[in-house]
Amino acid sequence: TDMSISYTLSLSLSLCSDHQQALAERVSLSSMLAKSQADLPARRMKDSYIEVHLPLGSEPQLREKYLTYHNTVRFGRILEDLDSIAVLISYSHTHNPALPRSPLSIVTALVDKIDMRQHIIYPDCDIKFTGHVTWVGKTSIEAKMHMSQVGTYRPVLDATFVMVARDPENKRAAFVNPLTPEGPEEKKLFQEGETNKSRRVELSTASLLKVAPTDEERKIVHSLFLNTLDSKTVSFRSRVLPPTSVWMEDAKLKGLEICHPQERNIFNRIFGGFLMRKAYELGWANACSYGGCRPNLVAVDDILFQKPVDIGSLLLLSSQVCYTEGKHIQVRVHSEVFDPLTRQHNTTNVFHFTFASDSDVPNIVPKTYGGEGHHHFTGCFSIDPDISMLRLNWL
Ligand SMILES: CCCCCC(=O)SCCNC(=O)CCNC(=O)[C@H](O)C(C)(C)COP(=O)(O)OP(=O)(O)OC[C@H]1O[C@@H](n2cnc3c(N)ncnc32)[C@H](O)[C@@H]1OP(=O)(O)O
Repeated sequence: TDMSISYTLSLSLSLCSDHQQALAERVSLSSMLAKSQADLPARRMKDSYIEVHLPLGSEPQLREKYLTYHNTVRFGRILEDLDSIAVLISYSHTHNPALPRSPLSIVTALVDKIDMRQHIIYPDCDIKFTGHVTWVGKTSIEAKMHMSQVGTYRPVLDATFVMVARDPENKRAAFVNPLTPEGPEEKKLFQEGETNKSRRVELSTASLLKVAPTDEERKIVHSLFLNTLDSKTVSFRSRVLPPTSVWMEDAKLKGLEICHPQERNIFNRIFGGFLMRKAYELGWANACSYGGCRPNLVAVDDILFQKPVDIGSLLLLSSQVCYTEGKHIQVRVHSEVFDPLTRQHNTTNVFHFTFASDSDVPNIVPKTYGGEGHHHFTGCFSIDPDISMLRLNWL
């Protein structure tokens, strides 16, 4: 439609040659920020609607970047593209034609959900992404995206991201245009956005570190515990691994990334999409070694971007199988920046991926209440309502 704008995926946003100068120029944009949300004109959902075409089928030289060894598409690359598209959607929504450039810094705050409708992505077929803003708060934007493939454009996945607008220096929150839904379908989407907002607030306060587990969660944990008690000694310390099970501590995989300038965004921070790709690949490798076969991704939930990652950081990634059920493996990847000079650790992201193996996988069993004792891995066991309950309902 004429409302849709097609962009190519090589984002000009990331092609700033002199970053220091670009950052200095950005500061001067502060005076263009709106003083209140009411000062900004309301937008319709179709104002931010975009379509992006990824010609994997028709341009073989592009394919290499997306190809796995097993002739499927690298999902980590798709995560990067979704992140870029969510940014584009947010800039389309907030676009002010009277200004030479946007004073807003848009950052990814949360990947709420990615549902896979098809498990294999073909590297020799073109991909189409569509998406638009579905809800806005005062400074946050919910964007939904859909990806489809092949001549008939079969649906591949649906994704929901939350983006947050900040001032040009990425220091304070900044207002975004209001959204006016039109017609029953848009009103429904907007209403769902409202519900999502309350759920997100609830979830963010429901961490195990703050709230006790529910009755149902307690029962699961207790039965896991009873199953591992040594009947001869009946001691807390002496524990026996049940048949076809693996201790949590034996289902980890770790990695390190040095955050080079190549991966920075226009605000001189590491791209959310890059972080997601790295975390996804580590999580996949862990699920692969746990299940003993190449697993398919089933869902991505609650990727929280708590803190930006600076260029030059050492990024420590730890992945842990935290829940299993039948063929399904749930992996949590925790990332933190480590400053080798001050020896300080800071959590930047938490990722949740659910994979399906070819056949049933061993049960994952925690030895301790916290999952296991590593101090950078607090609350990794799946009694965290963010993780196991969601999955229990879902599977
Ligand atoms: C080209 C550039 C590409 C850039 C894209 C990227 O890759 S960005 C790189 C990856 N992402 C990052 O580095 C972001 C790291 N995280 C952060 O910097 C911060 O956590 C944050 C700015 C997102 C949020 O910080 P704060 O929570 O302190 O901000 P504040 O309290 O002012 O809230 C601002 C708005 O965000 C919403 N918000 C904050 N966290 C949220 C969450 N988990 N889920 C939903 N919404 C959330 C709030 O409701 C509020 O919206 P309302 O005001 O509507 O109520």
